[in-house]
Amino acid sequence: MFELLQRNWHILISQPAPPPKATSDNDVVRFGLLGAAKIAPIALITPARQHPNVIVHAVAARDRGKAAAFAKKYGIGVVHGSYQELLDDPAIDAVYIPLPNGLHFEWALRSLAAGKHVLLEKPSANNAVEAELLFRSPLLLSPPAPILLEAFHYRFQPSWRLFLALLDQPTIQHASVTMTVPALAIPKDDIRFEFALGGGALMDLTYTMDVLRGVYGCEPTECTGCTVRQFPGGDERIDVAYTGSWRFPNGGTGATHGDLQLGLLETLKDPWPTVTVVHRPVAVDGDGSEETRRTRTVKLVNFVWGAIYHRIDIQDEFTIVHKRGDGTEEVVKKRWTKKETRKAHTLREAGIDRHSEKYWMTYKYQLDEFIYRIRTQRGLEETGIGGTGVWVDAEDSIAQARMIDMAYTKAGLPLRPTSTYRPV
Ligand SMILES: NC(=O)C1=CN([C@@H]2O[C@H](COP(=O)(O)OP(=O)(O)OC[C@H]3O[C@@H](n4cnc5c(N)ncnc54)[C@H](OP(=O)(O)O)[C@@H]3O)[C@@H](O)[C@H]2O)C=CC1
Ligand SMILES: O=C1OC[C@@H](O)[C@H](O)[C@H]1O
Repeated sequence: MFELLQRNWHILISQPAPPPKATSDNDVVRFGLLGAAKIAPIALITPARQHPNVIVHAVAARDRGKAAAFAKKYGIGVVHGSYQELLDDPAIDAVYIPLPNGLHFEWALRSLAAGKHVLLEKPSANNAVEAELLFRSPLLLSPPAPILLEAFHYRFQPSWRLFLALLDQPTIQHASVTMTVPALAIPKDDIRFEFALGGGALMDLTYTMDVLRGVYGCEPTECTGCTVRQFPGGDERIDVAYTGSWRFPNGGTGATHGDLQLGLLETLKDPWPTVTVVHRPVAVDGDGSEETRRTRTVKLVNFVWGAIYHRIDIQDEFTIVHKRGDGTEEVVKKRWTKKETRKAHTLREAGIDRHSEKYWMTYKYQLDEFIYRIRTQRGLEETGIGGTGVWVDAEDSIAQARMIDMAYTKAGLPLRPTSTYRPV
């Protein structure tokens, strides 16, 4: 309990003193922020403070006054009155794009064309056509091409990595994932409910599908069902909640559920994004006549913000079966269940031999890997920050966009519109 309070104190109230910043220009990555978005402080500004080689140099908003107020609040030195003005700033090495989903494609391409590395909010694009055009852009081909990363921050944290290590992918039988947000957290005029801006619950709570892809370690073969809920009398194309079912190449199945407008009491009953994975029985011991079988269920409570709180429940059901004659007839001789709960608040607790702090958020791990790639490209020496091997590569992001498209198609809703923007 003390540890939980201490972690959350550091996360929410008082961060320990940040490390001193590097002084040589080549040792620093200067970020520009496209849009004074709500998510930017937690996703970029705090992790940048925690990194010795990152400076948030500038912010741009559609309205210069808004950008100036944001810059003042967060101690950002330079203000730009438009996104393009920021991209034209030669002092900037990398941009963070937390714009509405429908603008990700255009501004990521514009940023790459300006030679900036891009940390791009999820979902990377409005649909798979956009994702293919973006991630296979010629702008990413000629070395030293800019680095482009879809910000699936949860994948970088220790709890997710330990959870994956506890799975046996080929023998997974079923995985179910839920993520819900209370209605009062998102106003009805939010970008999440604007079709033209790439709104919809399948887009915003794209995590549930990404989690299934991560759990199975491959792409679904089919979306076997998808139902959605809309605002009564609202835009029919906007899903505020969804329930999907999936099939994977090993014959296993998946279930995804997301809701952006859940009642508060309902949310409180089950507040955390959760994934539960059930395996087929596998033989773990035995000889010709007797076999010990294990059926494993692994549940990760809070797969998104593990630093705040998470729990991994592992339940192994064992049976010893006696095989008779030709092996067709089996007698269960013994059954027992072993339960264990695990947590990983540091990389070492996840079996990764690197320093980390218990209060580090997903966004910090993500930024560390992003900067690690930039530093590698610059030929700089390792600092021990990042480089743990987790990444979201181009084909991964394209496959994720395809999965969202599959769900919309199954639900009978149109795909989010494809931008007409093309780089000159
Ligand atoms: N990784 C994570 O944990 C999270 C990721 N996200 C993602 O980040 C992105 C932004 O989400 P969030 O911060 O909640 O959203 P906000 O509405 O706070 O921010 C969106 C920004 O987009 C800019 N913008 C540009 N054009 C428009 C337009 N036509 N209408 C509205 N805004 C516009 C605004 O910038 P300006 O300042 O120029 O006015 C605004 O600051 C989304 O892609 C979302 O999926 C969101 C929350 C959590
Ligand atoms: O992490 C998140 O939680 C709530 C969502 O609305 C948001 O966009 C998402 O990224």
